[in-house]
Parts: sequence; structure tokens; C-alpha cells
Amino acid sequence: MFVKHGMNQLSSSRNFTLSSSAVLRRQHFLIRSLAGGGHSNYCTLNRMQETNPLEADAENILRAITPSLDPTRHKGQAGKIAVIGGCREYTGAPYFAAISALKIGADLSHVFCTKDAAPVIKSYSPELIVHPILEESYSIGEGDRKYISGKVVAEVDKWLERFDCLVVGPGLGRDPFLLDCVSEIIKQARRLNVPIVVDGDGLFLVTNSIELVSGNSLAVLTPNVNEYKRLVQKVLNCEVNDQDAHGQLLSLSKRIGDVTILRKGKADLIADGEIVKSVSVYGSLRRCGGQGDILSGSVAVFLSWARQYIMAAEGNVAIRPTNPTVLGCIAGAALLRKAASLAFENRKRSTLTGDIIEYLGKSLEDICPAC
Ligand SMILES: NC(=O)C1=CN([C@@H]2O[C@H](COP(=O)(O)OP(=O)(O)OC[C@H]3O[C@@H](n4cnc5c(N)ncnc54)[C@H](OP(=O)(O)O)[C@@H]3O)[C@@H](O)[C@H]2O)[C@@H](O)CC1
Ligand SMILES: Nc1ncnc2c1ncn2[C@@H]1O[C@H](COP(=O)(O)OP(=O)(O)OP(=O)(O)O)[C@@H](O)[C@H]1O
Ligand SMILES: [Mg+2]
Repeated sequence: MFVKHGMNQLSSSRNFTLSSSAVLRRQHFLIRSLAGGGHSNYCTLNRMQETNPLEADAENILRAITPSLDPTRHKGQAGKIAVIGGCREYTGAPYFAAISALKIGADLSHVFCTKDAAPVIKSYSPELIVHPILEESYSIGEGDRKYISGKVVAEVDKWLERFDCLVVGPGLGRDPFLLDCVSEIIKQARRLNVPIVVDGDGLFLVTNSIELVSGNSLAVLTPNVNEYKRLVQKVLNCEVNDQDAHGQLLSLSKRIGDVTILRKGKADLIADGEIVKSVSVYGSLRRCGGQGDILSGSVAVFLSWARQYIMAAEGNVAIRPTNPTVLGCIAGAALLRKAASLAFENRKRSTLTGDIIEYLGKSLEDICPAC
């Protein structure tokens, strides 16, 4: 009530005081004081949202699907992830996705990128296995296209079956030749039943060729606000309806043949054609670029772990829902948001994606200790 009253006073005085910066500063101070502090209040609001029946039981899901660190396990069993992305413009996005997968606990993380991007990505981290195999139109002659496309696809194909999940799109760019090659990689992954998380420019590609993912129950789309708008316009032939966000997301996922969609935003909404879940716990006020890339790498790892967990449970799955792609989305979204909130607590306005990545380990450890 006090907050409301204070806010009303502030808004009624807005018209004639906005020009004064001292008054503005006092207004901001008053709003923060009445609301109990910027970030902590934000978290409290999020905690209140946990009473929402659609809110996923993210912490229990994280505990259930994260594999124990067992001395009998060998390298590779905790996950082999590959990111298809990285071009002349973007080297950060594939790095963020691939390194996040390792920081969460995957054993191996590969990046398939263009020749220009590879040395840059390699230099960020020796932990990543980087394949400089993608080609953009500018670097090849008209007559070489078919031959080079075959070579690119064959090179990825050598590895494809070994991966537990592909992340297609972070920093991929929109070169038409490159995207044609990536279409073939997506088709091949589907033939081999390799799950894929489609993000960034991968979404630009599949939005224009929806048949690439349509009906693939092992595909996850992770659109941000722009990517979601394009997807809704293209597939549902209408505008985004925030009044019925859950219903529209469900319709969209149904229309694309029950693929799983994680709509990123203030609350992350997840649908698979059957159910809708929301992840709104934790979070940060900082919107620096690259957080979606962390998310795509994280979802890939948790999706792989969820599949392993469900296979091992042999029908005795202790958590709901039971679709591994949805579980992967819930776990990935919750972990990113927790890491972002910890990073923000420390770094405030200067929080960057690299800072958030540094908190992925602690965030998982708090929920699910290693030993
Ligand atoms: N540090 C890094 O390396 C990071 C790299 N990142 C990477 O950036 C890529 C784009 O992702 P993003 O999130 O900027 O896309 P989004 O919000 O739809 O676009 C914003 C506006 O830009 C425009 N536009 C975009 N791409 C375009 C293109 N190739 N050519 C022309 N226009 C283009 C777009 O226009 P529109 O599509 O609406 O016509 C919209 O108006 C993606 O690969 C991502 O992974 C990020 O992950 C962040 C960290
Ligand atoms: N308004 C918000 N409040 C809280 N968290 C948010 C908000 N918007 C986005 N997020 C968080 O940030 C994550 C990344 O979402 P974002 O929309 O920034 O993705 P993106 O644009 O694809 O990022 P990238 O810059 O990596 O491409 C989401 O999963 C969500 O957890
Ligand atoms: Mg993105």
C-alpha cells in the first residue's frame, strides 16, 4: 500500500518535475526505498511467482538429472556437445555456448565454425575443440559450391553420431551458402537422432525453412524477443499476443509438430505441444548480449543428462514433466538465471557474460553438490 501510494505521488508530480535531475534522483531513491531495494525486490517478486502452478520445479529437476561424479565413469559419459556457429562477425557467441557446456559439466565441447573464426575461438580457450570447416560465399567460387558443400557436410558427418547434442546457430551469421550447408547438417542430425538446440541465426534459418525441425521431438528452439516475433509471424501468421502468452506458445509448438520451444524473457516459457512451463526464479536486471548463448549451451548439456536419467530410470521417473527436451530447458533456464543473479549481486552494472559463466559452477554446486 505504501509503495502504491508513493508511486502515485511520484507519477502525479512527474509532469512538472522531470526536468530536474536532482528531483529525478530523489524519486528513484524513494522508489527503491519503498520497494525494498532494486535487485532483492526483483528476486522477491520472482519468488512470489513460484506459487504460479505453471512454474517448474526447477531445483528438483536439476538435482534429479545432474549425474553424480562417479569414479567408474569415463571421459565422454557426462556429455559431448557441439556448437555449429562462429563466422567473421561473431566469435563470442559460439565460445559462450561451448564453454558454458564445459563449465556445467560436459566432458567435451566442439565448435564447428568458419576458417576465419577458428583461430580466434581457439585463442579464447584451449579447452574447446575447434573445427575450421564452414565456408561463406565470399571465400568460394561459383563453380566450387557443390563440391565444398559436400566436403563441409561430410566433415561434420564424421563426428555427428558421437555427439549427445548439437547447438546450431550462435554467431552463425546469415550467409546463404553457409546456411545451405547447415540445413544439410540439421537434416543429417535428425536422421541420426541427435538432439539439436536451435538458437540465434539457426532460428533465422529454420523460421524460413520450418520443415527442417517440424515434427522433430528432439529439437529445441530458443527464441529471444525478435526471433519469437519472426517465428510467430511466419508459422501462426499473426502477431505476438502477450495477453495469451502461454496459449500462443503452446499453439506454436503444436503447429511445428510438437517441437520444444523456450521463449526467453522476463519469465522463460517452455512448451512442447502438450504442456507449458515457466521458469521465473532468480534472474538479473542486466541484459548484456551473450546470455542466450550461455543458455543454449546449458540446455544442450541438461537435455543430454535428462535423456540419460530417463533411460536409466526405466519407467520410474521421479520428476514431472518427463519430456527430456523440456527438462533440459527448465534446468538450463534456471541455472543461467541463478548464475546471472549471483554475478549481478557482485558486479551490478558492469556484469558481463563472462562473469555469469564464472558462476555457472557455483550455481549448480549450491543446488546439487559434487560430493
Ligand atoms: N558476442 C557475440 O559474438 C554475440 C553474438 N550474438 C550473435 O549475433 C547474431 C544475431 O543475434 P541477435 O541476438 O543480435 O539477433 P536479433 O535480436 O534477432 O537481431 C537484432 C537486430 O539485428 C538484425 N540482425 C541480426 N543479425 C543480422 C544479420 N546477420 N544480418 C542482418 N541483420 C541482422 C536483426 O534484424 P532482423 O532479423 O529483424 O531483420 C535485428 O534487427 C546471432 O548469431 C547471435 O548468436 C549474440 O548471441 C550476442 C553475443
Ligand atoms: N526481462 C528479463 N528479465 C529477466 N531475465 C531475462 C529477461 N530477458 C531475458 N532474460 C534472461 O536472459 C536469458 C537470455 O535472454 P535474451 O533475450 O537476452 O537472449 P538473446 O537475445 O538470445 O541473448 P544473446 O545476446 O546471447 O543472443 C533468458 O533466458 C532469461 O533467463
Ligand atoms: Mg541470441
